[in-house]
Amino acid sequence: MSDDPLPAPEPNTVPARPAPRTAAVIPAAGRGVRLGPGAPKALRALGGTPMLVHAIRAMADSRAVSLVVVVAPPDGAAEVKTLLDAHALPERTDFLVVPGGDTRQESVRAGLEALPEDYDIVLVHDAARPLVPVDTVDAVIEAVRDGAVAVVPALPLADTVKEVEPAAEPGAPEPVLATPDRSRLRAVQTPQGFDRATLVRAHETVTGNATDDASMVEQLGLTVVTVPGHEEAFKVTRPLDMVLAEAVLARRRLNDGF
Ligand SMILES: Nc1ccn([C@@H]2O[C@H](COP(=O)(O)OP(=O)(O)OP(=O)(O)O)[C@@H](O)[C@H]2O)c(=O)n1
Ligand SMILES: C[C@](O)(CO)[C@H](O)COP(=O)(O)O
Repeated sequence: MSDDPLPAPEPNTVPARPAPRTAAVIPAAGRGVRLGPGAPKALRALGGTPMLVHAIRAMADSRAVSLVVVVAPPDGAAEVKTLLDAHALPERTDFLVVPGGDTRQESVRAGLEALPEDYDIVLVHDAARPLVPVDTVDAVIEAVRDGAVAVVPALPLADTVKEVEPAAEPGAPEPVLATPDRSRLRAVQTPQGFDRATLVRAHETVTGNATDDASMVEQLGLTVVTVPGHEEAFKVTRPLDMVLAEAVLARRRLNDGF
């Protein structure tokens, strides 16, 4: 018999699986026609910093997001790269800049095509929602990690909504057809979170101009779920939204003491 000590037993544990990697695609190629004349919307200043930089920081604030793909105006990728170099961004996050397309859908697709293989979860976040809080971003990611294939932040509506027969002339009276039950309606925001393979399939399969990515997943017959949205994740669309965004930013700076 050997006097050698018995080998130590193998620890009775299953090795932890690494968390799926998360990337954010930021479509920022829109002109911002409804905001009025000026630079492309994503490049306009909010509190002295381009709206796009706020949106990138909002994604990079989440510790789960390790890559941000910015989809720049078609002829503006070099300008956006220079812009990113000029602003402090978290070192633990990687950045890519790609040119966008004529529609939001085309721009998101361009961002998806640029994603490296090793990302399983994708957020799609409007550059036009620069002030989304990190807790909302994390709630979306967590819901995807928990198994949902598509997740949208959503808020109840403040207004009663009417379905109308659209008038031929802008501003002409429109007959009201119905009043949907408001308690079943939600206004949805971004970031919208996806199982990457599902979102890619939606973009490969669904035709027509969808106004958000989740509705493309719905068209595949899959279930999209909501998490609570946030008032400060509103979209900067019209001039008054800029006034609100400046006010929210000023309040944050006051609360942070600078
Ligand atoms: N061809 C397009 C159009 C829109 N977007 C992006 O999609 C987001 C949401 O779009 P929206 O708020 O409608 O922006 P714009 O298209 O710029 O606005 P508008 O319709 O007033 O021109 C924005 O971050 C916008 O930059 C994009 O990447 N590529
Ligand atoms: C994606 C979106 O922000 C969800 O509310 C919205 O649909 C974008 O609409 P837009 O007309 O392109 O601004």
